[in-house]
Amino acid sequence: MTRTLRLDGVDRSFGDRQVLKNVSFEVAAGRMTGFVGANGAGKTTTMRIILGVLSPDAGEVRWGDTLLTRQDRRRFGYMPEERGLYPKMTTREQVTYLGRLHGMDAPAARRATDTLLERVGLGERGDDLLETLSLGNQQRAQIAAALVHDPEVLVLDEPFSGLDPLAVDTVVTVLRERASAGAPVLFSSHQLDVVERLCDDLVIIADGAIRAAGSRQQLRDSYTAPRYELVVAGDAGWVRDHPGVTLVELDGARVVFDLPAGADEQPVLQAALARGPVRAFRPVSPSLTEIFREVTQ
Ligand SMILES: Nc1ncnc2c1ncn2[C@@H]1O[C@H](COP(=O)(O)OP(=O)(O)OP(=O)(O)O)[C@@H](O)[C@H]1O
Repeated sequence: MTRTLRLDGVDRSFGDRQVLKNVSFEVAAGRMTGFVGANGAGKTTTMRIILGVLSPDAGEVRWGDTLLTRQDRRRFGYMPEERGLYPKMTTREQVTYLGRLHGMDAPAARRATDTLLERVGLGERGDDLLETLSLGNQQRAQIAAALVHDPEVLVLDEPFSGLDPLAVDTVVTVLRERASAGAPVLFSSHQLDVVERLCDDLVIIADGAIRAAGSRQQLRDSYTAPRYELVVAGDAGWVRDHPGVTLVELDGARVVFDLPAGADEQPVLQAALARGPVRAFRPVSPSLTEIFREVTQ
């Protein structure tokens, strides 16, 4: 059964420093939710609270309609920030061992391990000691370790750090499959381009407080001014002086500009047509980096 994971009003302090302030958001079943924020914003602390490694000072974590229990958490897959593999074990032994810790019998753990190592591109590395793997391959092993027991929920702290672009794609495919099967997937990342490509929903945290949460489209619609790109035949410099326009980029015949929310963009197009041919005119979606900057500043 798939359910939504929900944080509600979570506070947490270390000493007299409050690092999480009334944190509430949800990770819906079947959705990849990207968790982004600057260094020290509170991502790891939030994930540790979800996993029960830390307790909140206030607030709760719910799994569907009920409070999350220790029993529920056994069915979670967690990739902690501090990578915890045993350097002297082989890749296969390590992943199988973690499957056993999650209650799998030995043949099932071995089968799942072999399938997963293949999937993350470590099929040839099963008998290698973990300490002899490159960092990127250790990272892949860590991902296999988080998935071996076929978890119902995935919580992954920086799963893409240190991976080359091909490995990112491999891991993305594996995580997508889990989401498609109905698991809520929460992952943190500093790589906004990866998050933008991969996530369905986004949660943005700054200084321990949630600044924005929702689907990519919702965030785009609510947090940035309508933006347009115009390409004309001559010089587009005149757009700067058009009423309501805020210039974002100007490069000869190409201009990108913002208008106030709700403003009509057609007068700009008409003004361009009155001056000569128009090669292109289209709305531009803001990038996640721009949204991030806007909500965290
Ligand atoms: N055990 C702890 N004791 C004291 N302070 C802590 C502890 N764990 C985290 N903090 C502080 O809490 C704040 C949030 O840290 P956290 O690791 O959750 O941030 P983060 O968003 O995961 O950062 P990063 O992207 O750098 O990993 C930081 O200021 C950190 O120094």
